[in-house]
Amino acid sequence: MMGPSLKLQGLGVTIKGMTLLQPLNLTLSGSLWHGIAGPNGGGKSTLLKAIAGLHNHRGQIELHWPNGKNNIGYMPQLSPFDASLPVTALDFLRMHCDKRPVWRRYKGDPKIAAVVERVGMQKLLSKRLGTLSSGERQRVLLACALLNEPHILLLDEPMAGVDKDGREQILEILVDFKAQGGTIVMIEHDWQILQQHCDTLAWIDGGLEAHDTPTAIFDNLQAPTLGMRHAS
Ligand SMILES: Nc1ncnc2c1ncn2[C@@H]1O[C@H](COP(=O)(O)OP(=O)(O)OP(=O)(O)O)[C@@H](O)[C@H]1O
Repeated sequence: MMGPSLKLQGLGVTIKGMTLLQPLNLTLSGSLWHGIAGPNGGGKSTLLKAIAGLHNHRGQIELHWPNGKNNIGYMPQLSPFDASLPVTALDFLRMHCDKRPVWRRYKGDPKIAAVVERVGMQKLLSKRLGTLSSGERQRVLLACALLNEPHILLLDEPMAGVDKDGREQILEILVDFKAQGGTIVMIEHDWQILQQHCDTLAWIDGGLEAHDTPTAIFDNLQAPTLGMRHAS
């Protein structure tokens, strides 16, 4: 596969008169792994949601699909589920791929089976969402993002709350996704991960401050004038 490239032109987000993201121009090439980093509250999730079509925005978002239009896989930022919600991890996956009510007789969906195997969540299927640990929840959310065989993944801190082994497993899945030609746009705070895996890094602080290799941005942030104030 070939992942799509993204061209953002004058993309900005204002909600109820408050500017969350100043208009920015950014081109993200296809089949590469792009990191998004910056200080807390800087607008990273806002940017990703705008790309995913979840925020009203101004400006243009162009996705160029080399092999015809395909799906976007979006993984939102981790947030707790209500513990009383009577929905299991398997129900949740079904909701993401089945237009029929999930309580109808279920014959098994090969797409679900494949993704369950891919993220290693067999043991989680019958557990209620509200009882899952944060690492387990991330696994379920990643499975949902992968469910419809996307060519581009938009990931909001996929490794937050995940232990070291879990991180390795998620990174392995993402490395494999990119090796198959997929495009990844990922919010991440961990410099080691950014430098090891990302081809480019967009630094977001109210707008786009820099777009370069992770190493160039890291070196720049360590310059005495800027200090490490941003490198959380
Ligand atoms: N729907 C909304 N309405 C009003 N303000 C919002 C909304 N969503 C986010 N914000 C505000 O916009 C700013 C940017 O939020 P955003 O979540 O995009 O930042 P972030 O860089 O992803 O932060 P973090 O690293 O903490 O996740 C924050 O001040 C946040 O409180």
